[in-house]
Amino acid sequence: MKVLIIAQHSEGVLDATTLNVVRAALAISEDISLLVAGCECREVAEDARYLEGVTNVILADHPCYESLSAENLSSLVAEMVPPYSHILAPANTFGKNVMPRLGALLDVQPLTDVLHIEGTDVFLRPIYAGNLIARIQSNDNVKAMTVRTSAFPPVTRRTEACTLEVVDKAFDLQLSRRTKIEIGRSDRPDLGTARVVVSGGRAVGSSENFKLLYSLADKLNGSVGASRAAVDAGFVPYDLQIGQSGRVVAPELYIAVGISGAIQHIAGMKDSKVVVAINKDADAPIFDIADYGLVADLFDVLPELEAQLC
Ligand SMILES: Cc1cc2nc3c(=O)[nH]c(=O)nc-3n(C[C@H](O)[C@H](O)[C@H](O)COP(=O)(O)OP(=O)(O)OC[C@H]3O[C@@H](n4cnc5c(N)ncnc54)[C@H](O)[C@@H]3O)c2cc1C
Repeated sequence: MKVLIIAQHSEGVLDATTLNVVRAALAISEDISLLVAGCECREVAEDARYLEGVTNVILADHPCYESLSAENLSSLVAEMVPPYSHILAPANTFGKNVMPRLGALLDVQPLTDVLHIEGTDVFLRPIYAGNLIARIQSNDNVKAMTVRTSAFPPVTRRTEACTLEVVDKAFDLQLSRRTKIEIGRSDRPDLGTARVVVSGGRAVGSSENFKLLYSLADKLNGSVGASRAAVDAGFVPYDLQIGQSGRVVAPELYIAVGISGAIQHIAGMKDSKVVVAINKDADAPIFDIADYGLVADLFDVLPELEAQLC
């Protein structure tokens, strides 16, 4: 078995999710290559050589990979198979963009959002918005997979570097073009890796009121998330959305504030270690999965809670 991981990176930095994907790959094989495609991205490749478990880094440095265009990238990866038996990427917008295209090019069924690897061809993945976990066996020669990064702990870095291979292949399909990039910047921990997430729903009512959540999150050294209703209402940007069509998080503490607990929201946070729900409706479904529930008005509770924290 040979695994190829497609690395995500931006602004010269390897995305933290890559470390989780390597952990997933280690459950398949000890022969792990990591592809760093991009433009002027040698530094990223050099850094990746120190990741535990990675046996070879492949650098594809060409202007056509500057935006990590899914069309160009999937064409490159399709060319590189064989010898790889498994191609892995994170189950985020990056992986979800590349992997279906790769599946089509290789004529294989992509395996999405894999959360457990039972064997080289048997995997667990959620279906029906996470209400059921399916055990699936793949008979394809090449498994094109996205993995749920919160289900696999990150690998560490080591002192010795693995080999670096350079490939000189350019796929400039020009099917799409990136016209603008907006990167959300925050001093708070990344939502995907934060130990504490304070998440707000429709009931928070406005961007202004979301400051209550930011303030609480800062006291807890946490990050802020939101339900889709809060995002759709424009209270916070989409990159904070948690759930089936947003981010999947598994922090140690998840505080759901004014969130009803629709299954699509639960799908994105139910692996949190401890869930606290604040909702003024005692029958809200969020209380079914909460470890601690507070039936109260969020506008009374949040200032009080913050005042109790030094
Ligand atoms: C295909 C699909 C994908 C979806 N993907 C997602 C997703 O990724 N993430 C997601 O979140 N949703 C998603 N949804 C939407 C989801 O079904 C719900 O509509 C959404 O989660 C509801 O958000 P909410 O809990 O903030 O709002 P509501 O359901 O309106 O709940 C608001 C809650 O706040 C409580 N409340 C009101 N006032 C107060 C107060 N003052 N203090 C305390 N509590 C109060 C109410 O009792 C209520 O329980 C998706 C839906 C579909 C169909």
